[in-house]
Amino acid sequence: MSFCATRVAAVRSTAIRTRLLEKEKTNFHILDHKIRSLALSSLQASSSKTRGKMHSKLTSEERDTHLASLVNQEWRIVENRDAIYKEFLFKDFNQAFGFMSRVALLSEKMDHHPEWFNVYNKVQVTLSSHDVGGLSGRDLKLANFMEEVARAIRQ
Ligand SMILES: C[C@H](O)[C@H](O)[C@H]1CNC2=NC(N)=NC(=O)C2=N1
Repeated sequence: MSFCATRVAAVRSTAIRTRLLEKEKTNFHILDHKIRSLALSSLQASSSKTRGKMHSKLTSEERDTHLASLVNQEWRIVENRDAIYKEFLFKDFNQAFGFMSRVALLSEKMDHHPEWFNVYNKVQVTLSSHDVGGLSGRDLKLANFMEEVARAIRQ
């Protein structure tokens, strides 16, 4: 390749890279905005009316109605402990860590934290409310938020 042709190719590939980077940035902002609104509506749902419920153990009726939909989304009831578990798989570490960062922000605002373990693209999560020694509404809320964040990140 002549010097001129090499130079043209280099300029073109830089332009393509810049355009891809811009697109990535736009996608990131759209996703971030979507997830921030999700977190906000999740927090707004815990008004003082629901707070009492959020801090007590789930009743058997609440288990029947709310846990079933999570079990359909591959959450498992942990044996010998009142907790739920799921393994999230992502494309790569970037997606897995993005998921964890977004969930961490809501967890901190809720003062409710997951037990989790991450290696590369895998995030294993256990949810339980330590203060009540079992599942509460906060675990359902966090699990449903995780589902929404994972869906938004994967799309
Ligand atoms: C002091 C602090 O408010 C408590 O320890 C919070 C922190 N995060 C928590 N996370 C979970 N999963 N259960 C709790 O009971 C809990 N309690």
